Amino acid sequence: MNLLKTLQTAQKENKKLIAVLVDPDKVSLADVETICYRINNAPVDYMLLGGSTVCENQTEMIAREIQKHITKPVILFPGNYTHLTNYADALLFLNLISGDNPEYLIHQQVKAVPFLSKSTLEIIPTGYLLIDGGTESSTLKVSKTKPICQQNIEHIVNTSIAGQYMGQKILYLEAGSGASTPVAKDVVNAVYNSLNIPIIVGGGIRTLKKIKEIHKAGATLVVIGTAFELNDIF
Ligand SMILES: CC(C)=CCC/C(C)=C/CC/C(C)=C/CC/C(C)=C/COP(=O)(O)OP(=O)(O)O
Ligand SMILES: O=P(O)(O)OC[C@@H](O)CO
Ligand SMILES: [Mg+2]
Repeated sequence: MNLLKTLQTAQKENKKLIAVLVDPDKVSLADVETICYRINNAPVDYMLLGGSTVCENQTEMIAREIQKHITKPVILFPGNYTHLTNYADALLFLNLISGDNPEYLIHQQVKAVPFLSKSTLEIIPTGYLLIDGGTESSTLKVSKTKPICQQNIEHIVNTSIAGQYMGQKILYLEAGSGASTPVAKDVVNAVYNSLNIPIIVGGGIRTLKKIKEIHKAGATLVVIGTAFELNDIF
């Protein structure tokens, strides 16, 4: 699979995609088969695997079990470099460009190199922006950075364009897992109109109606975590 190519083609052809986020921290080995069964049979294109705080080796253990059951590509979405595993297809190589914490701008990326230089994972340079979703998410706590206010569209757009200039191949607009307010459609649309790389949007999206709205605003891939965990969707 070449995930980046698939996302770029989808963006050009206005094809819309959905991913379910599985947090290795919240599942046990015994849950994996059921989770995979649900994803395999849902109108979902990918599994995203990751969490802000996951114990060392937990991602590898869960990812290995997932490979026995999943029929769709698995994309790593790591909170830090210790979450890396080869039991996946691709990696969102995140750069937290909305914040100013060097740990998440360059240090984690450098620490990931010894593993990645021996790995066959497809590595996708991903500009990651935290947008205020009305709740203090785990990602905010862990990264110790400030989210960008939803009203500050100009700053969100400029940060996104800067990300594209820096060479990011995709852009992830994140309101935070469990956000009370997802990224607004106007924000997504403003970013979409200023960039030509695929956009991922996640955080607080709980319904098919909302997925459609965010897709229409310009997102290529929408990520659903909490609503799937609660069995509210798919
Ligand atoms: C480049 C490598 C190897 C790692 C990237 C390290 C960076 C820059 C991470 C960005 C900041 C961060 C901590 C992102 C985590 C994103 C994520 C996996 C969120 C998933 O949701 P949770 O925050 O776990 O939600 P819950 O609180 O619901 O569990
Ligand atoms: O759990 P939710 O709110 O769906 O968020 C998903 C994802 O964008 C978090 O990184
Ligand atoms: Mg988590």
